[in-house]
Amino acid sequence: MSAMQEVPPVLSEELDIVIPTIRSLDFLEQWRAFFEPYHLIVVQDGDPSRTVGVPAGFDYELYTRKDIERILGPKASCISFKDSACRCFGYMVSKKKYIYTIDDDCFVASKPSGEKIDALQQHIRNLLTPSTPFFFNTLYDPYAQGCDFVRGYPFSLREGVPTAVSHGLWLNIPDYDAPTQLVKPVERNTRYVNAVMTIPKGTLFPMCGMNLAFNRELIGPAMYFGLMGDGQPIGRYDDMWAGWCVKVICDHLSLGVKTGLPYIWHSKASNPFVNLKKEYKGIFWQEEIIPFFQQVKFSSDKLTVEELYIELAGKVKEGLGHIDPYFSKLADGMVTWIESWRQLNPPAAEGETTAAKGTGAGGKLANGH
Ligand SMILES: O=c1ccn([C@@H]2O[C@H](COP(=O)(O)OP(=O)(O)O[C@H]3O[C@@H](CO)[C@H](O)[C@H]3O)[C@@H](O)[C@H]2O)c(=O)[nH]1
Ligand SMILES: [Mn+2]
Repeated sequence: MSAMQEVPPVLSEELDIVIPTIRSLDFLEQWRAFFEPYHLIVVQDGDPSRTVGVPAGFDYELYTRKDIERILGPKASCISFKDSACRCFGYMVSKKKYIYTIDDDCFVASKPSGEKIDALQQHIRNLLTPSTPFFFNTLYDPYAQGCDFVRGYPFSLREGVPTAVSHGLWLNIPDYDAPTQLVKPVERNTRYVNAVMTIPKGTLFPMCGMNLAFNRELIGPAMYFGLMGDGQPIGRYDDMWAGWCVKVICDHLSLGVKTGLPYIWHSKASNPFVNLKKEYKGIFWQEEIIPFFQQVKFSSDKLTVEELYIELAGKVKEGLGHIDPYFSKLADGMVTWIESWRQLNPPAAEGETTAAKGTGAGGKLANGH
């Protein structure tokens, strides 16, 4: 899409919306105008016998833990249970080029002008325009309407690189960690920053899964949200882990990661005490994890994301295994994830995952996969 194009295309045949839920999907009513043209992949966490209603009119497939175990067999061990990390199963079963994932407590936000924000449209714009990881444009997104490269920006770099990830933000409840939430219980994010930026090559970032889009063909196999929640010593680091793995692989492949617009309205603050229990090991482990990712170097003969991810798993086992046996388990989970990805996405595969397709009018649950 050229920078000049006003409205990005509706990619209803090329994009799936993945929603993890342990609550309800009532929030979709507010998104209907923006989401109804798209196919939803709902990953229902928690009790598989619970019926999660999908508002009428939405085209969807829904997977419970039982479905995940039926489809993956023993390899289902790599998909988390009782953590939003379960959402990555949706990335695996999708057959589309793009994924947008959103939490069930995220609603349509408004610009300062009062205009409702079509978050999906902005993500599509972000993904269809290039990124600029090698040289920072001080006027932010040069491909945005009414913007360009500033003086001194090398012309040899103005073509940019393909964008793999579009990381959106949140008004109202910010994605703070538990300690910050505890000391700032009433703080709300009211700042609407009208900018999209490419995260520079060599810089890591804390990826939040609340309002996130990515090019599944470019980076899908690296979007594993790890082993979190039930039976694991850590939670709420699912998206963070994925973000660190994705960024080092994007840097190696010269793919771009953008952050900024669009905003959604995050309505529910999860319990900071519960969050502290889930996060606390991560809070000190990450002081070793980050330097590990900062020094990751891939062998030059690895060219596909799947190969790079398997190589990274080996590095995780070697480089982080001393911290806690969990990291060896996580490294194994990374390999199982790729094996599962290959099982569901064989190179020669034609057609779609044969999950029962819901029609939204009380459509069937996914049982014909
Ligand atoms: O066990 C669970 C818990 C939650 N979910 C679904 O996941 C998302 C996020 O849940 P929630 O809104 O309660 O959590 P937040 O603290 O606001 O989320 C932030 O932390 C990340 C979790 O790691 C998350 O991506 C961030 O946005 C909702 O849709 C829940 O229904 C679940 O499936 N299983
Ligand atoms: Mn939330």
